[in-house]
Amino acid sequence: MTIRAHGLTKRYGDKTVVQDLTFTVNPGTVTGFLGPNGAGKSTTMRMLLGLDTPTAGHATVGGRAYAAHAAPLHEVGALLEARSIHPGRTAFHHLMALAHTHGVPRSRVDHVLALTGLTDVAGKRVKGFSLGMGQRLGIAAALIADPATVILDEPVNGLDPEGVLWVRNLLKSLAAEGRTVLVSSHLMSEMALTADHLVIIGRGRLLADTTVADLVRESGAACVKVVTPEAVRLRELLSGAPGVEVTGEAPDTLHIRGTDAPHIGRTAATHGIPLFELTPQTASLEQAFMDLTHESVEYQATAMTGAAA
Ligand SMILES: Nc1ncnc2c1ncn2[C@@H]1O[C@H](COP(=O)(O)OP(=O)(O)OP(=O)(O)O)[C@@H](O)[C@H]1O
Repeated sequence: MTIRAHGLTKRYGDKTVVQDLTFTVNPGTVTGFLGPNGAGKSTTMRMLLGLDTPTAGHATVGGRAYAAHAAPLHEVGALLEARSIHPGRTAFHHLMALAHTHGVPRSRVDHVLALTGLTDVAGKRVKGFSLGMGQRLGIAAALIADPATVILDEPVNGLDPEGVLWVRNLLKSLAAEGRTVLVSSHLMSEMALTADHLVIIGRGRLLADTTVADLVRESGAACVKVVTPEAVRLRELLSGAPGVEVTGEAPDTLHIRGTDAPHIGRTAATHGIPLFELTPQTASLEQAFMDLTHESVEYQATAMTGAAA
């Protein structure tokens, strides 16, 4: 199901926290909803889910407002930042209660417990859960009714590296199954690895609606690091093509712009050149994100220094 935001606006008193946001989230891909802290991501997600009323504009999921769906949990599964899980309940009972109220068979409870790696702690009370376990339980709850659309607010918060990798792969597989996946984050580096499509906001305004590939291209970040014992030969083979720029920092290390890792890998394979490393660089993607959002960061260290001076 496609998510559409049309001119979404939210004001609290005289403060506009979301301003005239229009964007579309399509099925089959992971869409990253990016912005610095306080940019308005959670507020926007709450409006998509009908939990906050927009001051202006509206949002639809599959062509209808969220509230108009007959069985919302089957259509949209969500993880929001402020979870309210009864602390005395076990993970299993929390999910069973959700399943009961929404006509979901018990087999789904076992399935999502296994999917989120919580089977072994299913009988433990939620109050003893770590932040990461709580996030996993929130994700299990979002997926309980096998929804076509998944909306997750900062799902990797509190997760260890293994958990972050797990969420990344889970989101990709949900999208590969044809679901619509919208995931918020303030980390460009994480979204570059997880999302295809990016909706970037700052201070409630849309700053970019793009793909990771386009952002990489536009930011000049499309640099691939290659380590090979045959750097001279590979440089000769690649640098003939128009737009390709090859620089080297060490005898066996090349930095290549203007083409991508698959092309470099194939060229090397065709000519029997061994590669010890083939790494797309995303450091300048982070810089592109900071440049884009710089004006709209709510609490800037420099501003605070200025105030103190
Ligand atoms: N109920 C409310 N009343 C007043 N202001 C609010 C309310 N809810 C959110 N805000 C303000 O709206 C702005 C956007 O908040 P929001 O939580 O949507 O941002 P976010 O992008 O999700 O940030 P974070 O990454 O820090 O969670 C913030 O300045 C916040 O203080």
